[in-house]
Formats: sequence, C-alpha cells, structure tokens
Amino acid sequence: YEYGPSPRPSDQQLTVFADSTPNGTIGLLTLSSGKPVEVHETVGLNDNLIRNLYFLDSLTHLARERIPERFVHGKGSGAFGYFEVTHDVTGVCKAKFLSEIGKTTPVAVRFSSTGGERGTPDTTPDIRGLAIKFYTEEGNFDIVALNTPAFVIKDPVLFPSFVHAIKRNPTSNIRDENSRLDFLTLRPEDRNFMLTLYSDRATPASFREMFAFAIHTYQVENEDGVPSFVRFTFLPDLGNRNMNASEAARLAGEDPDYLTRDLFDNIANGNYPSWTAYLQILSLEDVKNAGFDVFDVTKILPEHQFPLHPYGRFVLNQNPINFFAEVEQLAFSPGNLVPGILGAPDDMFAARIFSYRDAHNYRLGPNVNKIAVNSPMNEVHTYLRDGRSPVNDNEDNAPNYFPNSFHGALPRVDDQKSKLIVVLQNDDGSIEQARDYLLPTFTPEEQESIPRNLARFMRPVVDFIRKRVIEIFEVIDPYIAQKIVEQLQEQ
Ligand code: HEM
Repeated sequence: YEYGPSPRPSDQQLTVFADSTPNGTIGLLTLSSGKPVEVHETVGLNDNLIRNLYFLDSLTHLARERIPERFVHGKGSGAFGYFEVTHDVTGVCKAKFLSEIGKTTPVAVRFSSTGGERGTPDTTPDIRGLAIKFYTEEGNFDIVALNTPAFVIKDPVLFPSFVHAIKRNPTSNIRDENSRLDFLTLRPEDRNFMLTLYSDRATPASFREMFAFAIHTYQVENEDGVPSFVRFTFLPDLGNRNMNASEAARLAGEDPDYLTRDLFDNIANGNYPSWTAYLQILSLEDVKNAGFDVFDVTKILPEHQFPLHPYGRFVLNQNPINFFAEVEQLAFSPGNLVPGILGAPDDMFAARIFSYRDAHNYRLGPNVNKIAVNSPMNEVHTYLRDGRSPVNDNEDNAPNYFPNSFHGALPRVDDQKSKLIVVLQNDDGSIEQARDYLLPTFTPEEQESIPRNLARFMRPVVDFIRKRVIEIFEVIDPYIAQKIVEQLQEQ
C-alpha cells in the first residue's frame, strides 16, 4: 500500500467514521457544559484567551487526561465476544453460565505484557496476560490468566520485590537484567516460570495464538455442594505460535504496536480468534494423593496425571469502539467470583483478591464497577453510596444502611454449601517439574530458543549471576547449560 491507501482497518478508522456520517458532521460543537461554540472562539490569536471558554474547556481537560496506568501489565489490547458452553460440567460446577450446552455469555478480554509501561513495544519479550471477564447472570466472573502454566513465586510477600526487580532500575531508569536474573536465580520455586520467560513463548506471533493459564487451583461446587478442584486453561484454536527474538526486535522498531494492530485488524476483517476452554478436574482425594501441593502456583498440574476436559470456547468478534472507556478502564479481579466458584485456597489468591481491588480504587476510584465496561449485566443493589464519579443513579432513594426496616435490599439464603478448604504450604522449589514435565512439552524450536535468548539477556549481567543461571540449567537440561556457555563465549 506504499502507493495508495492502506488496506489495514487500523489505518482506516477515521475514513470509516467519516463514511458513517453522510450528513457531513455529527453535529454542533459545544462546550462540555452544552453551550454552542462560536467559530471565533476556535481561533486564539490576538484574543482575550482567559475569557475564551472553548480554550479553557479544552486546555484544562487536556492536563487531566491521564489516569495512573496499571503498575503491572500497563500495555495491553482488548476485544469483546462471547463464551459458549460445549460440554456438560454441571457435575462439578453449578455456576449458571455453565448450566447448559450451547449457553452463551458475553465476555471482555484484555491481552497484555507484564513489565512494560503503556507505551512499551508489543514484541518486547515478556510473560503475557490474557484476562477474561464473563458478564454472567449472577455477576461478573473474572479469570486473570497468563501464558505461563506456573507463576514465579508462591509467597505473596515477595510480590512487590518481584515487580521492582523486573521494572526499571531506580537510578538508570532502564530495565536491568541484573536485577531480574538476580531475583529469579535466588528463588528456587520459579524454574517453570523461567522456561516460558526465556523461551520464544515470551514473544507470541500474535495475541490470537497464545495459551492462557489461570494457574490457581480453584475450588468449585455442584448443586449438591460436592466440592471439586479445577485449573482453568484456554488453548488457542489457531495453535500456539511464537516469533523469534530477532523478528521481535525488528518489529519493536518498525511497528511497536504490532500485536495490538494484528488483533484489531483481524477482528475488523472478520477473522475472529477463538480459544477452547479446558478444566483439569480433581476430587478432594486427588488433591490428597497428588504427591505435591496442587495449590502451589509455581507448580503445573501435569496433563498425564490430570487430563484436560473441554467444556467451552470463547470467540472475540468485536473491537473496542473507544479504547480508554472500554479497555483502559477495564478492571479485572480474581475476587470477582460467582456462585459455584469459591476461588482458590492459597495465599497468593487471597493476596490477589485484595491487591486488584486496591489497585482499582487507586486507578479508577471506588465506583469502579459502575464504569460501563465493568458493570454487571444483572440487577445490582448495594449499600455503597457517593464517592468519585461515576455514581450513576447512586441507588436513587433506596435506604443506604443495613439492616433496615424499609424494604432495602436483602441477602438471599446461603447458597454455598461447601467451605473453602484450608491449605498449609511450604517453601519448596520446582526444578524437577521444569525438567521432567514442562520442558518436554516445549517444541524443539522453543527449547532451542531458551539458551539463545538467555545468552542475549545475560550480556550485561555480572559473572556470579551468570554462574547461577548456568548451574540451574545444568540440573534442568545440561544441553541448554552448555549452549548458554558457548553462546556467551561467542559474544
Ligand atoms: C501476589 C500475587 C499477585 C498480585 C498482588 C497481583 C496484582 C496485580 C495487580 C494489582 C494488577 C493490576 C490490576 C489493575 O490495575 O487493573 C495485576 C494485573 C494483572 N495480573 Fe496480577 N498479581 C499477582 C499475581 C498474578 C498471577 C498469579 C497472575 C496469573 C495467573 C496474574 C495475572 C495478571 C494479569 C493478566 C494482569 C493484567 C490484567 C488486565 O489486563 O487488566 N497476576 N496484578
């Protein structure tokens, strides 16, 4: 398209908008207070600027356009679509959105990278996020997942330090591989996570071709209150595909929003991406006999031990119309649960319930769930009132305290029959899992990419940390360790 208009929908947004307004304009320009703007107010030179209300309106608003970005997963793209049940899982989970085959539920999805800020190039290698909000008839259910099957740490006390270690150095303001690899090599539980981070899975070929693992083992219950324990996994119907580091580096320069554009253009062109949804299902007996802590988020549940059961799929068929309103303000929380899904019993999950809510209060305000894209589809009655906008109808004239004698909202009779189980966790590492279960599931190309990427990342890293990395890989796979040494020597 060098010699003509670009065929990419992402380049045509303005033209498409203009074509949709045949009358030439969407209407009269007004102040935010509604008063029509006079044409002379749109010219500032040699005017009394301070009395120019159009100028005042736009300049003061401009300075307030930015809100705090997510302190992790700052760069992201979103899309909308639906989830459809394909297999009966009512035997394990009574959540209404799963109640019958063929039932559909609207979803919002946000794809992200972890460590970069809002302007980071999409193809910078990183763990990827895929968060799904199911707008169910019993409230919103959020699954906030990653493209690694295991997380980096299991003790939430370490989370703030982990985030500091992967973000910018406080002095140079540059992301520093010394801090990232220092932290990672000091924690024995993160070996599964390291395999994804340093393989080409950290540079997915597109968001459409990316795994998503909710990781935590959730407790769910059926209508009779019988508990089961499940991991939620989503596999892309196009298959998982990566790009290599040099392609990613080229695109980071040529088209920093490459993955965002790919998602937008494909959906606009009707190539709707879809994912098949799977559950790994464990009984309480399976939990006891697994031979390891199935609630440990640094561990995978090997598929040969706990097979994947398909139960649904989701399809993304709609781009956002307004990115800020619908994606920047989209707020996911592991604490958004629905009847039948109790959450996970591990400490990390408890920390996440608190932390996402806290982040939303800071980033979007206490009325976060009144922002249109976060509003549940079902009727909502609360005793929450006032605060920063949006308050919407602020629950009108209904009583604002509970209990009350004046027909305010009442809780229903307890519906949840099982109790979230209590787990005690230890601090062990997971090198055997990385060696025996996870690495063998990587394709030969993905395995080859690990030493190549690591050697590149390790260029500026001090010797004692390099030594630790090599020692770790000598246990996971001596071939990878050998390759790292060779490639470091070649540099
Ligand atoms: C102690 C552990 C963790 C804490 C405290 C934590 C906290 C947070 C917070 C506060 C945000 C920003 C939320 C916002 O501003 O809207 C976030 C984003 C995110 N986190 Fe975590 N997180 C933790 C672990 C995890 C784990 C285990 C996963 C995946 C299994 C995960 C996946 C994500 C994703 C995908 C996002 C981006 C959500 C979006 O697209 O808006 N995090 N995390």
